[in-house]
Amino acid sequence: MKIAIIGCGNMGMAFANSFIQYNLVKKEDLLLIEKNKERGDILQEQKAGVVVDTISEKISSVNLVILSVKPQDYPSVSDELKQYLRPGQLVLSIMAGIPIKKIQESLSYPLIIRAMPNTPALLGMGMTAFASAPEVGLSDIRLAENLINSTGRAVFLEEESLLDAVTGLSGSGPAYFFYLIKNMIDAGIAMGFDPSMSALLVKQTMLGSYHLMQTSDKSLDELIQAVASKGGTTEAALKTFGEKEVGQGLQKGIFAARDRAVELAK
Ligand SMILES: NC(=O)C1=CN([C@@H]2O[C@H](COP(=O)(O)OP(=O)(O)OC[C@H]3O[C@@H](n4cnc5c(N)ncnc54)[C@H](O)[C@@H]3O)[C@@H](O)[C@H]2O)C=CC1
Ligand SMILES: O=C(O)[C@@H]1CCC=N1
Repeated sequence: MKIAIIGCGNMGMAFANSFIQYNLVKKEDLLLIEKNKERGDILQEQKAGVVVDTISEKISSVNLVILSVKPQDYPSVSDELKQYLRPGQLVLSIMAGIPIKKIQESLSYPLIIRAMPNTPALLGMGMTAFASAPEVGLSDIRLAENLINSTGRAVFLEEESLLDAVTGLSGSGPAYFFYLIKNMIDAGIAMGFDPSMSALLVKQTMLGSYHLMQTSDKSLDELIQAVASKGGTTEAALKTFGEKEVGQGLQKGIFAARDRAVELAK
């Protein structure tokens, strides 16, 4: 198995490192194409794979090409890449927004899989949904699924259009989680704790609550009710969240992320 990764930033390298960790590819068979010199030098020092700074005929000998540049950088990548693709190679895009059809047209190439991962893939705890072009065979879909599974969980979507909603929900989701935690820590600081004490109180609360949610047979509403005593403190917080429309605001944010993914396709 030979793999090329075009764009070796956060996500490209999260994928690369997981493949190496699970022996799905050897470092000498992992072509890392990174245009930024500083980033390329770091990867070179880490001996992360075969590091190069341009797309070249080396691409023609790999089984799988992963597209992990920003969507805005993709037009220049497709212009260079299309001349080197050979029949039978599989192209896996993790770029937000850009639809399979558009990738097929820009590369004049049919075998495209589109996936939306998230940053916990860095730890092998990612959540990725993926969809494939109708031309891609079952064995290539399985191949992609096995590779993605090394970065966390994978789900196959029959309907590609749902990938934009996935982007708004789980793709961007880690940022929402960190945003919530940051605001809770800031509230703790505002109430007089030093930052490290506030961070400890909040992070352990989130960790414990996550595990409680995963092991309990109660619904989320029941779990909330179990904390919110009648006339008590939690109720005061929940009332304020309701008045400030925090829940609706969160949902609107998620829809905005989904809508931005749709826009990136244009
Ligand atoms: N960061 C995230 O949480 C997620 C990102 N994505 C998608 O993954 C893609 C990459 O995102 P990140 O890794 O966060 O970005 P990043 O900025 O960390 O990495 C992109 C890399 O591509 C390189 N690059 C740009 N043009 C290039 C070219 N022509 N040839 C070779 N390398 C080139 C850049 O120098 C950079 O190192 C994006 O399309 C994004 O939509 C998907 C899911 C989650
Ligand atoms: O913010 C972005 O555009 C990318 C896609 C999902 C997470 N990060």
